[in-house]
Amino acid sequence: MHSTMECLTDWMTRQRWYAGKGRLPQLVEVGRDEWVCDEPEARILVLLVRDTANNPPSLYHVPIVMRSTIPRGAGRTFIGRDEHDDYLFDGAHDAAYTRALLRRLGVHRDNQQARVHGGEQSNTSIIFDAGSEAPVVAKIFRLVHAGENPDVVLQSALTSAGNRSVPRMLGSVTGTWVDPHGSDAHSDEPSTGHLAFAQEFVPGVRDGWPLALEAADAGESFAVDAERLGRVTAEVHAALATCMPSREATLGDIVGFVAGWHQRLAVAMSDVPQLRALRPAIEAVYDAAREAPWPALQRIHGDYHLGQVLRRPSGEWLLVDFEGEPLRPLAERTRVDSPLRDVAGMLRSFDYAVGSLRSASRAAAGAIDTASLDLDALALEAARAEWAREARAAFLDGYIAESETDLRQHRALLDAFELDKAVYEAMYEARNRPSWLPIPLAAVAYLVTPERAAKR
Ligand SMILES: Nc1ncnc2c1ncn2[C@@H]1O[C@H](COP(=O)(O)OP(=O)(O)O)[C@@H](O)[C@H]1O
Ligand SMILES: O=P(O)(O)O[C@H]1O[C@H](CO)[C@@H](O[C@H]2O[C@H](CO)[C@@H](O)[C@H](O)[C@H]2O)[C@H](O)[C@H]1O
Repeated sequence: MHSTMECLTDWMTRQRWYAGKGRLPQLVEVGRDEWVCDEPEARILVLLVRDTANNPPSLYHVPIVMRSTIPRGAGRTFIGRDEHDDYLFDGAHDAAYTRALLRRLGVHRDNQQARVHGGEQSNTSIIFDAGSEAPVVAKIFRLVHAGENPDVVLQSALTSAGNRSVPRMLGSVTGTWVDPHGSDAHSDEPSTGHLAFAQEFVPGVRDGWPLALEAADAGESFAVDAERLGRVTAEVHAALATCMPSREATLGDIVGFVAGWHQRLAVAMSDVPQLRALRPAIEAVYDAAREAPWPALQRIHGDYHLGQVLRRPSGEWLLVDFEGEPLRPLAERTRVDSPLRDVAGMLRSFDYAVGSLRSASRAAAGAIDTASLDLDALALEAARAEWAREARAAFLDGYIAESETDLRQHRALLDAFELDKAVYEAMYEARNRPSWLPIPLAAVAYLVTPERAAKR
């Protein structure tokens, strides 16, 4: 017999969304809300749990259903049995919780069956798409923070503004907790933050990342898709600049951005020692950007890449997941920022698509570097590099055409944002997918070459 926290400890380490990979969590309950349940023999508990083993401590959102018996077929979602003899189940997979979630979200759907989205996700999305009514997806944030979650705030603002390039926002749920030791809290006053939201589920869409990979692998041009993506990116930026705060960049802002890049590089160098040798060259690109003209600041997507865009069967693109980079503090992700950060993120993503294919082909051929490749393999790599160059140029063309801002005038600044993104990616890969580290490292090395500087 175990306490609820003991039951969660082992189970959490096996969840895709658990951020402290390789470590055992030290859990403390800081928030508990019992939701009305429409099954008399079940109880729904929405728990907020601080993992003090992480530095800074992470705050997890864990909805559970407690039952006195194990329903048929529920074994897979079983968490444990507590000291009161109750069986605990993962709420995301339990209909008692998912129905209650829809009610809390203010979404009325009859006879909707819920299924958990199967993809690699840092949160948990539940799709309600049975029945005759319009399908809905509810996203449960797993790591929660005090304050506004940009995923909810930005998509709500765009929906209210009538924008059709994000799925329509339907509602959100917040939670409250008291955690004097949490990094967000400055006192023992209660904190509030978003726990979940619901939006229109768009059937038949495909993720941009596998689409781009398939095209690059088959040697098919992605220029038409990339150009449309550039246009829709500019259109969403224009909408955000209108419905959310936006202002000219001051000297103080510019100094702050450049200092932020330097700081991120310093942190990244401890995860990725290979960056140390490139430090002076990277810093020279950052410092040059201080002298460049800066476009206005505004709210942006914040972690823009091919995995965050969905293509409708009609070919139109939709943008999702406005949470910003998970490794950045929430306070930074909720400020006005440069739209060039998003542009740079997507440019990096085209390079990533060919980088991941290159890694896979080299691994299959047992090749460690260019010198060990045969002529066919070299030709294939050259063709893929050209695929990425064309997609990047088409994306910029689309953005420029829609925004009427000549991004090529901002080349030096765009390179600095791209370099900062590649440094972030190096840190992300070192922590999460070390075999992919060469992809961003190759980009860092290229972005500081004299050949690249000559193009600015
Ligand atoms: N409104 C939607 N309609 C259809 N599919 C969606 C929708 N929202 C998300 N998805 C699918 O779920 C995936 C994960 O969503 P995302 O918001 O990126 O979650 P996470 O923050 O966990 O990465 C997307 O890549 C997409 O495949
Ligand atoms: O999707 P998240 O918001 O969790 O973003 C994080 O993970 C991404 C990987 O899933 C990572 O993106 C990097 O890899 C992508 C391919 O898997 C590639 O399309 C992106 O261009 C590249 O940055 C992202 O950086 C990270 O924040």
